[in-house]
Amino acid sequence: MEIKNQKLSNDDFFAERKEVLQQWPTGKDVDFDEAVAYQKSIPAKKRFGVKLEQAVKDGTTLIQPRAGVALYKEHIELLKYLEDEGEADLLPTTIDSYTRLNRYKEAQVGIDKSFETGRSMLNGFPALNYGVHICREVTSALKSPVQVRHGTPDARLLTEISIAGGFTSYEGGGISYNIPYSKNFSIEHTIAHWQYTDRLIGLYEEAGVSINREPFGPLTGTLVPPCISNAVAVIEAVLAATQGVKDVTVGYGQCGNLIQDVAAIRSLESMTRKYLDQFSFTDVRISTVFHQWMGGFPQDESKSFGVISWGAAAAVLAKATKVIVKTPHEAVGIPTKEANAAGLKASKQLASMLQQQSFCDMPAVIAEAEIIMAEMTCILNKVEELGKGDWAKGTVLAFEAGVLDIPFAPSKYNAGKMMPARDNNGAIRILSCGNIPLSNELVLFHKQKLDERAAYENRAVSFQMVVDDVYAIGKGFLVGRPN
Ligand SMILES: CC[C@H]1O[C@@H](n2cnc3c(N)ncnc32)[C@H](O)[C@@H]1O
Repeated sequence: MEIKNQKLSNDDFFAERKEVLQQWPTGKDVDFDEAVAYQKSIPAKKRFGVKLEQAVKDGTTLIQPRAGVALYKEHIELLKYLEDEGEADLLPTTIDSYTRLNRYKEAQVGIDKSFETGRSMLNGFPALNYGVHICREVTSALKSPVQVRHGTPDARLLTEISIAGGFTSYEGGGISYNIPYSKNFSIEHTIAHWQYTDRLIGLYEEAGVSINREPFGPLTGTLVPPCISNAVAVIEAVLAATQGVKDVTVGYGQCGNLIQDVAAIRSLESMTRKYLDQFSFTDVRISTVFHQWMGGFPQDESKSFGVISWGAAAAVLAKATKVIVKTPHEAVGIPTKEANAAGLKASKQLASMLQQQSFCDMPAVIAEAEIIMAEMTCILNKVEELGKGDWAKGTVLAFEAGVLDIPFAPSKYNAGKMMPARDNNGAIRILSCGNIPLSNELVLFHKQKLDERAAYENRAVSFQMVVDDVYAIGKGFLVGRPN
């Protein structure tokens, strides 16, 4: 299929929309004009982008959990508990895995079984099967803005129902919801599907309804060098803005070295602004999201609060606009509402205690941010060159060439040649570039950082360091030291 980074024409979009709305019976309840009117009836204080914009102005860090259960009345109770007891500033609705794979028949079975047993038999909220009216029951029952969070390569119908259902923010992207989440979906297909999603949101914007969009920052969440996850976030922001999206939250998953994590957020925000402006999207609003530790969690709940609080502190010190909060049940599965609220309150404590502090102007942070921005520039320049100026085409070619290469990704379209490892301070460095087009100077920088670790550990730089770093997390460490 031929893709290009160009706004979909109304003819093409509405022709495709006919097919999309027929993918499941609940699609027939979606009426664009009626949904625009419904969205316009949602007050400003319940709009995701409005709350984010205020936080950017105030320099505060908002807290948001992940949460989703199968039965919609329980889902409402859960979200009410998280905004009241958990003090969440922003609410999620995490979608179940069947829906993410477009397996709506199985989602329906899960709903039926959940009603029969009175227990949630799905690992998230099956918004698509419930449809517009039940989604509106959920979103209208809450005081806070609500966002749909998921991991769906083809989310076209889910977008239609979610926005018509009163959600005012939507996570995902054609790269970030493909490479970490699927094996066989081609990049062309998921970029095209997400151009549909972003065009729909562009049409809402043109009708006077602003919807926030959030590319999924962490990707595989395992030793992903900040330059790579940041480059993907910038690409998805540019592709979204091309379709008319006006409100973007770019994100990053905590890697563990505090200086590097703060630098990652700072470089992400400034480079997103730089490239959006370069493409003349100067009216697109930008906010940032920091995801608390995406790696393995300790089983021990007290230790997990240490990880959660560390992630909250890093987010606040990086002046991220919001932080996605983990729970003390992370190691075991879907959290209880109490555990979810506990993670939120620990994070809220850090956010309020550290609000007046920032690490952004520390020389070490600025130096690390310069490195990350230089690396992002090498990658994005190559995407530009490969696509001859078209970033959609360039992205597909970049993955084929390994110019974009995400470590430990399941997708067969990902080269998997680049290998990361931590340096002696736990920062993510590049042990082997694969085809990531870093300059010689940057390659040397990474080599020197890994040589420092090798000297400290009295061993040669090797792939064994990568293996040790992956296993270190489960043992409660960051750097995988030799036995
Ligand atoms: C991106 C992966 C993250 O999403 C979390 N997650 C997935 N589904 C749910 C869920 N239904 N409720 C709360 N957290 C959830 C999971 O624990 C992991 O931290």
